[in-house]
Amino acid sequence: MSTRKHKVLPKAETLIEALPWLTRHHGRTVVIKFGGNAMVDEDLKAAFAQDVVFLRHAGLKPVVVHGGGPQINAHLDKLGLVSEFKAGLRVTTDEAMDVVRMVLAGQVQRELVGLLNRHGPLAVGMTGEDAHTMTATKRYAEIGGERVDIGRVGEITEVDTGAIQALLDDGRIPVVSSIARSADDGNGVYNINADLAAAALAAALGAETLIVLTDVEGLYADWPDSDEVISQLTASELEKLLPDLASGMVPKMEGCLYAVRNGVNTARVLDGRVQHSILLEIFTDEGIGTMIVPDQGEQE
Ligand SMILES: Nc1ncnc2c1ncn2[C@@H]1O[C@H](COP(=O)(O)OP(=O)(O)O)[C@@H](O)[C@H]1O
Ligand SMILES: CC(=O)N[C@@H](CCC(=O)OP(=O)(O)O)C(=O)O
Repeated sequence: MSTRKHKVLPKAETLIEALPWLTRHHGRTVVIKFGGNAMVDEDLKAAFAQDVVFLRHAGLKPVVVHGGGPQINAHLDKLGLVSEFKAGLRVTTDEAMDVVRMVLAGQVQRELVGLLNRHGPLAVGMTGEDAHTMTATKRYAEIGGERVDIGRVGEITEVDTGAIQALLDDGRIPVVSSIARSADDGNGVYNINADLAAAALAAALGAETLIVLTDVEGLYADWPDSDEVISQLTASELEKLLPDLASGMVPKMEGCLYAVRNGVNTARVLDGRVQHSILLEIFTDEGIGTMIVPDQGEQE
């Protein structure tokens, strides 16, 4: 006698738990922002690549937008150039712009493409300059009600999703560096914060979800005094919090707000230090990190 067929094996249970989520997300586009701070550990990078390839094979259409702040800082430092940020955005001189472009497109993006392509001929790297994917005009930082010049930092004014869509239709995984062509400065290029680039792409692609991986558990309610994570916020609630946010969270939350106000169903900030957090978030009921949802009435 055997009772084996009546047992549900824990691994099978986990797979079956994913079934409704697989059905729900099939064919949907998900934009994933991989932050520079979550990118400094080799095991985390390899696990990230596995997750993205998993999503692709599960029938989703992942698009990766990557940052590289710490990597740019390290290179500027080697050259004896200082890194300065205002309202979470790098003050970008012409000299720094060359370094930003070289590090993002030539180093960080290449490495991610290589890690993804260990699993097959899937990833194709590009920057927002390619095929007019992202066009920008000069952006100023708003500090205490004043407009501050922060150099070659851009504000995205137009997104052409043609090249990314063609890659997705061909089963590829686009890996996009956050640099835009300039609309107001001849052949110039602009440095775009990667959170904002990911949000603009997610909105233009009509993505189901924007996932922002970073080096904290989510948005803390009272940072840096407490580490209580806000699990869910509506767009209006987030809008009220925005003026009080600090450093890297400013563009991140500005991006999440833009995404959910422009047709993306949810934006999630997840801890990129936890291996496979993307899979947990997409394929289980486990709520981790911070989720931003549209206001009622704005939802699909
Ligand atoms: N309210 C907050 N909740 C969480 N982190 C915050 C908050 N305010 C500021 N931060 C800072 O923002 C950082 C994340 O932004 P950033 O360093 O730009 O990350 P990334 O490289 O992932 O884009 C955190 O490590 C933390 O130091
Ligand atoms: C204008 C601006 O601040 N651009 C960012 C682009 C990279 C980025 O956003 O990287 P993280 O996601 O790792 O922070 C920078 O120069 O650092």
